[in-house]
Amino acid sequence: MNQYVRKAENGSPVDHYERVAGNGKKQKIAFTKMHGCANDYVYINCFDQDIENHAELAVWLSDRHTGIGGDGVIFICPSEIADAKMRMFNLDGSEGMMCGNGVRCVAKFVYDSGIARKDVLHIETLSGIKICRVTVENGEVAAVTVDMGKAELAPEKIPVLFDGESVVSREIEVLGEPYAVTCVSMGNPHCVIFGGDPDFIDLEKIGPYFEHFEKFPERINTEFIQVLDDHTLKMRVWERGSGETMACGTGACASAVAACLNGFCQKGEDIRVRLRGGELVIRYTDERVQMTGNADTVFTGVVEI
Ligand SMILES: N[C@H](CCC[C@H](N)C(=O)O)C(=O)O
Repeated sequence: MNQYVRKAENGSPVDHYERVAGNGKKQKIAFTKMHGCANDYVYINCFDQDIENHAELAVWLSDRHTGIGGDGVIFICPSEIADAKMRMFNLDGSEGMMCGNGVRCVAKFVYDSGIARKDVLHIETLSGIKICRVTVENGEVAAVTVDMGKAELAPEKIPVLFDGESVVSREIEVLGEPYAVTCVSMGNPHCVIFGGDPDFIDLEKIGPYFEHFEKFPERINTEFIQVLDDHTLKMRVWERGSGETMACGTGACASAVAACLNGFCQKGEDIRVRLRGGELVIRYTDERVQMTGNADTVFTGVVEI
């Protein structure tokens, strides 16, 4: 597969592609394109394929013009402590600690492929083992409920550079505008902002400034939320390492937790999060978070790198 690199010339806002010499190795890799609420990734089975240079491959294959196209690449690997291990890479090549939409699709892949045909699957991630309960229709997984674990509120564990025991509705200034932020980790860092209809936010403009803001030492995923009622949130997201995505599972969980912390929703009750790519149902009970949503296979293929 010929490699291409994207370059903005002379500070131009428009990327141009340059073809660069391939690495010479010719390896055919089987992949499966899947999505959860249109948050789409290229999935690669590493039970039967040896992969190197995960980050470089993620950048290549995610490109929607010269690659397969996706918000990133997820490698499904053998695990000594679970049914499978998920390694998730954003489209910029950075490795994510956790991916909510991704872990549902990994559970589907593991079940449908026969790697582990169980109703309750354990998936190892960089933020611990996630327990996934699958819903099967016509012999294939249609939906998955994931125990996403504990929502972390301590600033130093998110991490964010704020004092105090938690960050709930604290003001920061971005591009000269004040924003009240609530910060939560679901194994990866999130900054949640409540306001009007997020459809009218210029996300391309302000998203990168939140992602790289000085108080977020490991960058951050940023969710913009409109509270529709005490059980329903509308969300857009600017993801760390991928930009705007159609959905973010960990972001939906963080937003539901933030809504409870701010008194907009109630713990222990289903909270429906409406994203551009679909809907997730979140429940925040006793510090733990549960997420339910779809997992879909779009196509399979072989790519030569
Ligand atoms: N961009 C995220 C990883 C992907 C999370 C998102 N796609 C999800 O479904 O949770 C990060 O770097 O922390």
